[in-house]
Amino acid sequence: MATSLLSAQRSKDPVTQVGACIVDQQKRIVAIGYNGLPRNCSDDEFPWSKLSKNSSPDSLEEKKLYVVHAEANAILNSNGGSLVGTCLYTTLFPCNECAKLIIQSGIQKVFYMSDKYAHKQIYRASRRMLDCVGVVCTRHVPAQKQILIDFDAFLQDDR
Ligand SMILES: Nc1ccn([C@H]2C[C@H](O)[C@@H](COP(=O)(O)O)O2)c(=O)n1
Repeated sequence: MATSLLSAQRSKDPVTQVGACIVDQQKRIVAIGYNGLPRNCSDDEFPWSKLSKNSSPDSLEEKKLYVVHAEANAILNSNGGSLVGTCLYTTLFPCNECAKLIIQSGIQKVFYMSDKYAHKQIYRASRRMLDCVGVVCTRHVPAQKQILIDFDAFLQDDR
């Protein structure tokens, strides 16, 4: 989960940064991802905002039309290797579209930290699908509250 959180920090989403990490049965990390725009779609061109109350409902200026979710990016970053039997750690419970990818790729277990959108339709649909096919979803909040990465300590032998 710490790796997922670290990955989430790379996201440019100003509201919700999400990270995901896939590990195989030997607990080896096979892929990580975070929510971001598709390759070569730049932040200058595409919005990171949600629709405001005054926007037209068919406006193209809404991030959800473009963002690739952290879980989808992690699955895509696995470079086509089999994910059957793997576990996915994600900082936010997967949406319905990611649930479809999780199921189709053979991921067996999902560990999530936040479920802040549990009441929304797409997340309820996600849980329904994952439950139906037996992908076990477990809330996982690491007991350790912080991890300090001390870059200076790593370099002290170079001095
Ligand atoms: N499981 C999830 C859920 C959401 N995301 C992404 C999609 C957006 O970039 C952001 C949610 O934005 P909000 O509606 O909170 O402003 O998180 C994801 O990658 N994985």
